[in-house]
Order: sequence, then C-alpha cells, then structure tokens
Amino acid sequence: MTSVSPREHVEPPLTRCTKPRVALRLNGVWGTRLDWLHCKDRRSQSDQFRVAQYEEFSWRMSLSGKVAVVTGAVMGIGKAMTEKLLQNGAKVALLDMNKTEAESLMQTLTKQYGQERLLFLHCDVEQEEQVKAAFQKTMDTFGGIHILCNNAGILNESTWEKMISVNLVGVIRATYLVLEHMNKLKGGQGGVIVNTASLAGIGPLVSCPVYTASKHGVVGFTRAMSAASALSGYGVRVNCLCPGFVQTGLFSNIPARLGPFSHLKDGTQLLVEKFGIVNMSQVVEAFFELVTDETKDGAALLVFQQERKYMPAVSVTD
Ligand SMILES: NC(=O)c1ccc[n+]([C@@H]2O[C@H](COP(=O)([O-])OP(=O)(O)OC[C@H]3O[C@@H](n4cnc5c(N)ncnc54)[C@H](O)[C@@H]3O)[C@@H](O)[C@H]2O)c1
Ligand SMILES: CC/C=C\C[C@H](O)/C=C/C=C\C=C\C=C\[C@@H](O)[C@@H](O)C/C=C\CCC(=O)O
Repeated sequence: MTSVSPREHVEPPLTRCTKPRVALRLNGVWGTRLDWLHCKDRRSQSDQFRVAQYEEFSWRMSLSGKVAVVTGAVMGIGKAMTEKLLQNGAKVALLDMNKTEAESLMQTLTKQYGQERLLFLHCDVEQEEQVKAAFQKTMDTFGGIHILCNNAGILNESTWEKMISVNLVGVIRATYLVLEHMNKLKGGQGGVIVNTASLAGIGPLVSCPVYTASKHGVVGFTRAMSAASALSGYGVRVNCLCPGFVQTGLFSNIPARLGPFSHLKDGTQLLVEKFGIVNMSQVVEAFFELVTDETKDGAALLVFQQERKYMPAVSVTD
C-alpha cells in the first residue's frame, strides 16, 4: 500500500467531487491536503490507498454563530450572499446605500430568521467614516466579525473615477478597516474576506476598460493581501469570486453603462451570448465554497454558466 508521508503532497486524479476536502490518517500517517474523493467511481478505481483505518475531519468552516458583513447586501449578488449566510446559521450585518430596498428586505428576512441575527446599516463604501462606524456597530451588536464580503460595486464607464472609488478603493478601505477587528495580532479571532471581482478581473471587457481595471485590481489586491496576511500571521484568508454575466440590476441597460464605448455594445452582446447567463445559485455556491473551505486562500474562483474553476496564480519567479 502506498504510504503518504505527512510532507508529501498527493493530488490524485480529480473527478468532480461534491464532498468537502478532508485530511486523512492512513494507518497512523496523516495525508496533507489529500483529496479523498467520496465519489463512487474513485473508490472502484482506487488501488493506491487501502484505508485500513482512517479518521477524517472536514476543512469546512461552520457558519453557526459566525458574524458576517456584506457590502452591497440588499440587491443582486449581495442579497443572495446574505441569504446563504443566514441559511447556514451566520449573523449578518447588511451594509448598503439603498434604504428603500433595505427596509423591504429586512422585513422579509426578519420574519424568516429573527431580528437578533440581522442588522442593516446605511453605509457608502466610499466614505471611510461610514465604513468604520458600520464595523464598530457590528462589533458592538454581535461581538465580532469573522467574514467580510466586499461585494458593493457599480458599472458605468461615464463615471469612471467613481467606479474605481467604489469597486476598488472601497474594497481596499473595507479590508484595512475590518482587519482592525479581525486580525489575530490585534486581538481578533481571524476569519475570511471574499471580494467580488468578475471574469472581467481575469480578462478584458473591451467595452468597459475602467470596470476591467477595477476588477483586475480587486484580483491582484486579493492575492497580495492573502499572502501578506499569511506571512504576517493575521489568521485571515482572502479570496475573490469571479462570476460571468449574472442577471442583476448592474447587468441591466448595458449600452447606457458603456459611456464613450457604447459603440462597442454589439461586441459585448456577442460576449454575453458566448458566455451565457450564470444562475445566481451557481454564484452563491461558489461564494460559499470560498467562505467555508479553509484550504482556500488567495484563490480566484471563476464561475461560468456550466462550471466553476480556480484560476492558477501567475508567478513571475517560476
Ligand atoms: N451582475 C453581473 O453580471 C456581475 C458579474 C460579475 C461580478 N459582478 C459584481 O458583483 C457585485 C454586485 O453586483 P450586482 O450585479 O449584484 O449589482 P446590483 O446593482 O444588483 O447590486 C449592487 C449593490 O451594491 C450597492 N452599492 C452600490 N454602490 C455602493 C456603495 N458605494 N456603497 C454601498 N453599497 C453600494 C447597491 O445599492 C446594490 O444594492 C459588484 O461588485 C459587481 O461588479 C456582477
Ligand atoms: C458588460 C458588463 C456586464 C457585467 C459586468 C460583470 O462583471 C460581468 C462580466 C462577465 C464577463 C466578462 C468576460 C470577460 C471575457 C474575456 O475577457 C475573456 O476572454 C476572459 C475571461 C475569462 C477567461 C478565463 C478562462 O476561460 O480560463
């Protein structure tokens, strides 16, 4: 039988695995990051490992009792993130500028989950003092912050400075401010940050050059912040979510959002037809994986209509 030394990384041929990653002890030897596929076909194929005796524990983080903050929480992807977090036992502080939508959503969520697990805070991620106050109010109300979802974002190439300010500077600002509470070196309990980027953070959206820049910035900041946190001992994982086209308010009336590049709207429509529309459920499952899978750090998870996949980090030193 192949014995796996604790330091050896063994990555068996992957088939789609729907079970969480586990760490296994094979006859007293721990396998690191072993992907023991629970899929039936894997077991029939597997002659590498005969598990005489194993203990397994999941890499999955439980959300029960955890405190999450979601920016841009009252509509679209942020609303779906909020609902997924609540369904899995977390307390959620919803930060958004849209009070009207918030009132309606809070009524619905309070009926379903109870008001003790919910907090809406009017907050513009462009405003340092509002973000700082929102995080403090969350700490005072729930006693901690374990998860930050930097989701607020806009698309309008006519107001490109504002787009950078919300989509990128807002993510950086909220990250630095939440670390004041989350960072283990500052008395925090550690945690995880998920930044909502986009496929446009991986490849160019020709009709949206500044939106593309903002999202590329989010991906780069995520990877660098993840490494900085790991090397500094903050105890905070940082990942980014890169969905394709999703039917939300941001994805409406696209030509009007292209500003000086509205003449390129037909090319954008072709891209939409090529990539298709991603279901919100797929976006939310990918988000949930980034939050709960504690092996994910510095990850960029791409969400397409038919699959999701991790984008390998490009190293300039290889
Ligand atoms: N819809 C898509 O196709 C798509 C695809 C990939 C990534 N994204 C990203 O997903 C995130 C959410 O977008 P969405 O599609 O759900 O859009 P949306 O317009 O439906 O929701 C965005 C939310 O953010 C809030 N918001 C906007 N500016 C804010 C600010 N300054 N401070 C606080 N809240 C603010 C809005 O009020 C709204 O509730 C954005 O970062 C967007 O770039 C969207
Ligand atoms: C008009 C913009 C509407 C919504 C913005 C939102 O963020 C959605 C973006 C959706 C798709 C962007 C696609 C970008 C596509 C190209 O750049 C592509 O060539 C690169 C993207 C991913 C390739 C990675 C891979 O296939 O491995």
